[in-house]
Amino acid sequence: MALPSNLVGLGKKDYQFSNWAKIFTCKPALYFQPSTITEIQSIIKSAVEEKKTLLTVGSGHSPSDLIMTNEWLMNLDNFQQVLQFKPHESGLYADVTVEAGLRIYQLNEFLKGKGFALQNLGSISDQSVAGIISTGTHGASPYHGLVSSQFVNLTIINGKGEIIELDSTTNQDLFRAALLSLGKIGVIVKATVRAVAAFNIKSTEEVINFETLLEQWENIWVSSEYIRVWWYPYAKKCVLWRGTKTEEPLTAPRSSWWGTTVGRVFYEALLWVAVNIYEPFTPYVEKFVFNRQFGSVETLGDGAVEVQPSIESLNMDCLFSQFVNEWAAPLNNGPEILSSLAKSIETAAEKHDFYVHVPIEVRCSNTTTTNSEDSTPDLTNRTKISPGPITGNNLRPLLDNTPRLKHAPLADVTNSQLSLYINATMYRPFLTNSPIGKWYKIFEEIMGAAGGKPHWAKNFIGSVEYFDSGKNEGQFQDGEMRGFALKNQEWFGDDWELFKKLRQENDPEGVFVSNKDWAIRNGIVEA
Ligand SMILES: Cc1cc2nc3c(=O)[nH]c(=O)nc-3n(C[C@H](O)[C@H](O)[C@H](O)COP(=O)(O)OP(=O)(O)OC[C@H]3O[C@@H](n4cnc5c(N)ncnc54)[C@H](O)[C@@H]3O)c2cc1C
Ligand SMILES: O=C1O[C@H](CO)C(O)=C1O
Repeated sequence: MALPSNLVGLGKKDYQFSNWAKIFTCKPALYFQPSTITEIQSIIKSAVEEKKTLLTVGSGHSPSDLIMTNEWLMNLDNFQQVLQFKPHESGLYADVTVEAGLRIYQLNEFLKGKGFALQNLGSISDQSVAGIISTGTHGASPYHGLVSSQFVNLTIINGKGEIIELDSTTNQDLFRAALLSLGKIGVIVKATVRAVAAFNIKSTEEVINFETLLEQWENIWVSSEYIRVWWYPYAKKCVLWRGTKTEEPLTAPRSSWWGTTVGRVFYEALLWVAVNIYEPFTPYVEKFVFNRQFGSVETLGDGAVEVQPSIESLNMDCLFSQFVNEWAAPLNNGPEILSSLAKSIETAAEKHDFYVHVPIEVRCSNTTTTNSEDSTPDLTNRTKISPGPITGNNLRPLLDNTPRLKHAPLADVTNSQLSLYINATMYRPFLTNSPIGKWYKIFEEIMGAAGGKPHWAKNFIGSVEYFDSGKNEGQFQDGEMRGFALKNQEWFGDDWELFKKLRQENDPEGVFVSNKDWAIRNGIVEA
């Protein structure tokens, strides 16, 4: 293979890439870390000429084989500059243009220095800017939507090497595609994010019974700007975390048993024993850990309070290497979903069929949009601690996996506007795999029946019913993805067709159809 002279020395051979959880590893034929836009264009052009596919990765935090390839792999860690900082005269928000390889924690640091912050985050800040956009990363809030709703514009390079500017009015459809593209539309090189004045969050952490969660379902989810629940099914308990912007002074962070070295190693060792030696030990590990971390008394209305900067508050300790299978469904279906999951988990434990790890994360987001092209914020009566977003765009990404619900103004938001996310985490203690297949099959059946769809980045499984790979059930390894090709067509309807059309137009040679197996089994391209 002859590379053009300007690429010689740029593509590394013998590079081994693993995702963060170390579930998947690949050896790309060539690995690139370009430093200029021209280099990116040359790499794309050469890949087309050499009939290779090109996969762009960010920080590799997606837990699935979505980001694996044996062909060409590119990473934008040399694209981490802040290019422009434009504070609005009100001091309430600022538009910040950055190179897309910047990590979220680096962006957080930059914004902190200017007195600003991102409006909402997922559980971590390790992702790249492009990565957090491209898979539909979300946080936990009845007012905020996907993290990509904070973005005002994007610049991509498509499969023809063309640089294309995208925003709510310029190339609107392509913008909606690129706001969740799985890297299959083009390479995001630049993005403008709308940040708000830095804020602290006052949060309470309440221990509640599982039954209380179901009883309070109507009121809980709209009771705070930021809200998440960690469910411990064997203990039949939950932790209800609620946060609100505040001007109160900072307090010391809450203590964490598993945040100590001893607690952490002990917890991982207990899990290792449960996974590798005696699975029925799992519920005892859960109950022990819950008591050490949170205590055993219900504290509804009297939870432990903490005031922390937004980032420390919104991010959390995700503990160990893990599989995650996360689906979004209408929040109104939550009690039915959780009751079915609880029953299945209990029955499985009685029969020693499978065991689950904890917490099962229960979150919500408000992904309803006005669809307005105008992204000029309405700042009437707004202060630095007003709840709700100052959105960067009001468009729905074509591949947004959350249910299509009707938008309502902030003051009228009820559960009917909200998407429920349920995240079934299964740890890999000391990097050993846990059995996931039986649990994830039941989880997906329940989530699917309740109008759910999987988060694109995660370890969903799918079914041979939706993609015939030629293998029969017995030939799949535990937890191996079968895919959702046919189902995706049904789930996403016209948006699916539009995404595929735009993909084809912008990548006529299929240079971004990297990890073709993943793309085919999920219907992004035909077999
Ligand atoms: C511990 C942990 C906690 C997490 N918490 C959350 C959470 O709270 N909420 C949530 O929704 N998700 C969460 N995730 C998932 C994570 O946010 C997503 O997987 C995210 O996409 C990872 O970003 P990344 O930079 O690592 O991208 P990667 O995983 O490297 O890539 C993800 C996708 O982005 C594409 N991509 C990367 N760079 C570019 C580019 N420059 N141009 C075009 N496409 C590109 C890739 O091709 C790929 O399709 C979590 C993951 C982990 C491991
Ligand atoms: O993928 C995810 O991992 C963490 C849970 O550990 C989280 O919140 C996700 O989302």
